[in-house]
Amino acid sequence: MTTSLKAALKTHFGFENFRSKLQEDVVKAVVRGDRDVFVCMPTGAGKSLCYQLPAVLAEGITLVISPLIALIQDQVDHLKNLNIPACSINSKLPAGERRLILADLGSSSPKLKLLYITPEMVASPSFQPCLTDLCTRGLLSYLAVDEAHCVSQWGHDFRPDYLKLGGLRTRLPGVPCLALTATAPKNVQKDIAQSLKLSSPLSFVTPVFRSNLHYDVIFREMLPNPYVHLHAFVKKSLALDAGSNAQGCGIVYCRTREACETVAYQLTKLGVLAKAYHAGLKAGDRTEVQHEWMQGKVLVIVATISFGMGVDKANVRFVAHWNLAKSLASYYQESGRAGRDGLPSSCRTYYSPKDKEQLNFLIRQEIGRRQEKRGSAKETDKAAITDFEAMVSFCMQEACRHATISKFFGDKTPNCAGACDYCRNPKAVRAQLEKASALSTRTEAQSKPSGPFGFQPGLYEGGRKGYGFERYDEWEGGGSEDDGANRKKEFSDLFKNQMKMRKAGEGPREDFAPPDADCPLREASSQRIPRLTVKAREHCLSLLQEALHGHQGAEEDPFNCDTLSLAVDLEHEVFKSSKSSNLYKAAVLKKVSEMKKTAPAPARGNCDNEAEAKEEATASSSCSDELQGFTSASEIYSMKRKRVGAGQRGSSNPFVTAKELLKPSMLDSKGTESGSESNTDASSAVTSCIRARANAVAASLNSPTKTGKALSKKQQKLAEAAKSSRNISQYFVKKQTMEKSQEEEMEVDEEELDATFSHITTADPQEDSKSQEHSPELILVESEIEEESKTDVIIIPDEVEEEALELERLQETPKESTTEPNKPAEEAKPPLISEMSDDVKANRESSPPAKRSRPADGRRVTFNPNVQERALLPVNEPPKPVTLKEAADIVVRYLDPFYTQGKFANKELFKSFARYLSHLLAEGRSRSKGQVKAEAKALIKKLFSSVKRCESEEDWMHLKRPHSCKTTENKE
Ligand SMILES: Nc1ncnc2c1ncn2[C@@H]1O[C@H](COP(=O)(O)OP(=O)(O)OP(=O)(O)O)[C@@H](O)[C@H]1O
Repeated sequence: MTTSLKAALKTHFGFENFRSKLQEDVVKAVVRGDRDVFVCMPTGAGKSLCYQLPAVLAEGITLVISPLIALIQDQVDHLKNLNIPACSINSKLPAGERRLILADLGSSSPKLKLLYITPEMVASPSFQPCLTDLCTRGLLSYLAVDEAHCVSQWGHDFRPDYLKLGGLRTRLPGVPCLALTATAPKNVQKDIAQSLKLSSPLSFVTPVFRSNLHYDVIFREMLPNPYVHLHAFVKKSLALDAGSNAQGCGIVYCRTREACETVAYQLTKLGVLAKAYHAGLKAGDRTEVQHEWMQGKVLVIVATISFGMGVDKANVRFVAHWNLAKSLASYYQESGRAGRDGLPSSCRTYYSPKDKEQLNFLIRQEIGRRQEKRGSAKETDKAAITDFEAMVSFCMQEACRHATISKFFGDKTPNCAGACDYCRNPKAVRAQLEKASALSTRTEAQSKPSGPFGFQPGLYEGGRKGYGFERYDEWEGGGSEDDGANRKKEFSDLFKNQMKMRKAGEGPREDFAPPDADCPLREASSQRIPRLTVKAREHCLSLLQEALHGHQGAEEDPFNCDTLSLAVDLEHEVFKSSKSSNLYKAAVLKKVSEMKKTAPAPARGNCDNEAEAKEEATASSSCSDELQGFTSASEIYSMKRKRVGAGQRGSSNPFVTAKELLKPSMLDSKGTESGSESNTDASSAVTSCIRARANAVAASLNSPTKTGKALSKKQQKLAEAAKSSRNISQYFVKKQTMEKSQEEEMEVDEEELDATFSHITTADPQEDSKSQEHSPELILVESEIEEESKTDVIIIPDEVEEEALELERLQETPKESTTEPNKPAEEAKPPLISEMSDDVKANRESSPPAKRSRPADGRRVTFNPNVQERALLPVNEPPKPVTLKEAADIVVRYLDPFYTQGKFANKELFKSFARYLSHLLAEGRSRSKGQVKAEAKALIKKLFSSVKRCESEEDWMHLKRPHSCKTTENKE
């Protein structure tokens, strides 16, 4: 057999001998034809001959599956040159040629020996009858699957169409199969055997080690001039220094077309003729460049990875990677194009961390795209990342490069014998790594690339087809009809993803202030929730801790370690489950309120003294209205970093609640005490950043230099608001006189009404009516809102809905009994009417039900309690109809926080109010107080939601808390 094989080798291929014993053994095994065969041999080992020679010797036709048309073409041309009948059926074949081939295949004794097809063609319905016919007539001698690693999803070049070959195998019973690859680690080998349904195959696997290849890695960014460095490498590799003729040629691989052009230009400029080769060139130009390189007219081809597969050039003296290869397997294959003649050759990678980041991004993007397409993740998705990481390790390791490659492919450590930079000079490799590490730390700190990794995906070969698989432009499927549509979709997906990434990467996160070293928060550095600052979280933590303290009993130190760690857990729980800053804050408040609901009622004295002192220090509200069952909407918003008036802008602590502002006298009187307490606390053993911040609040509030002037200004504003002039009723006295005539007309001119109101709502009669119906103070507030919204308030649209709903839920959740938890039960009861002063009784008669009698509403917006405490109507008395004036008065009372000093808070509010009154006028029927109240409530609710949506917390503070609920109630 050996003699006849050798003779055939000589006759058909012109080789005297087999290239190796292995090659001979494989050929013999295939020729025997009793077993499937698996071949894993290094690049250039002569694998093709392993099926070509048996194909020539067999009677029938050998079907060869090959991934690329270009590769097929090379092989077919090569065989034709050897006068071996070979051809290919593919989508690019002219119809005439295809007919001829099919005619030959259909004949009783076909002349063809080798038929090359792509995996896509295997599945083509037009080819199926031909294949079945050949098989039925016993004319298929072998099935050869070249580049068989493409069948494995663990492989670096997975091609889904290769999976169809399993089906092909079942359709070709009795046809021996030969699978060939150069790059198959153990898991890939196993996968190949399974996918191709190889039955107990004979495996011929040789170590990947190629002793004639010298590997090294150069950190590109550390070079003063990388092109000069590359030029020197080229000259050395091609022995151009000696001035003699070049010894062979070389390949430089780049990832981008642009890089190909640049490198080729630079090398040529430096004196070595180099040409670029990439998919951006016309097909003719590409062929020409390849041809010139093959002939040695062009010494260096600077190409994307679309070049090389199937290019059979023996004297490639070097392969340089200007950019990182996408996996170690790919790198082995690409670099393996050097030294196919067995002579010493160089393989160099110019490594760059930035390049690594870009490729990493592309690979993950590609994985994401695939997952999106198939709708699920796969275990094998990891393979691309693992292989890429292996490539990075190859560059970054202080180890033998050959050993790294061998280990990757599951081989034993080879005897490198100085065939890599590490084995030659480990110190130099270490020095380079150390220098690179220092450099990367510096550059990381200095710069942040714009966009994802600061690169332009469109410039990459992967821009259209994933991460650098440009060679698959020449896939069989590459020219299909719906290719345009697919590409459009791909582009659209890419665009969407890019936009998503940019959106996610933008914004206030850049301003994220990192936590202090002693910050007790868990995941303190996390920026998962946009716009949620560490300070806000710490403040929430302090609220929780305080609530816990109240929950556990007032005797304990509110800042003890147990409550702190418990609060930390609680806070973290909320943090983890919240999607946005507002939801987080609302959830914290809910927790605080729940705890307070179930807290044991402390002795009032304690509350008044100790806890009240803490209250000042912590800027929270142990004994405040919060404990009375009212968490005002302003408090929900007060968790946000806020500015509480011009004087507070520079305040070191941003967390100052409206309550504090409303209690200037209390603060002033206790300022020194609190301040001294803070000093004592600071020196105490139980220290935490929360406490420190709490003290800082007290200090900042108490400091006359910092807050005195500003607070008084703000307080003045609030005090003015608290007076809450209701002179609007005067209008209704006037208005009533107009009422009859309007009722007669039964038609109200809303605009006219608006005009009348705008006169009333303008504090200064000189004020231009066009300058909005706002007081100067309100205008100031709005400008502040605007400023704040520019910096802080960026809400992702779909979050808005969710937040609104969540806040709505929180507001509508039946809250605790409005009985003050820190008061004895009887104390908390509303006083009997008989015990009330006449004024209070009078007030109560015309007010909406008291909060205490409406548990469900207890924690809603804290409107004027004077309004809410009224309405204890005699049970059996029929409801009296109200006059329009009374109705307006009721509504105005409900609007009280939004309507001060004869002015409305905003235009929207004014309009709603005007609309409501015009509705009353238009309707012309009398109604009971209850009806008016219900309508007023509905109006308020509507207004509340609109204000909630569009105004800042500061506005809320100003508008909604002009009267301290507690203060008024205490007065009562
Ligand atoms: N017995 C032989 N004697 C001399 N040259 C040979 C022999 N067998 C193959 N060759 C030559 O070796 C070169 C490499 O062969 P081939 O292309 O089949 O390698 P390969 O293992 O398929 O490489 P790759 O994995 O890169 O495709 C070719 O030029 C081929 O003509």
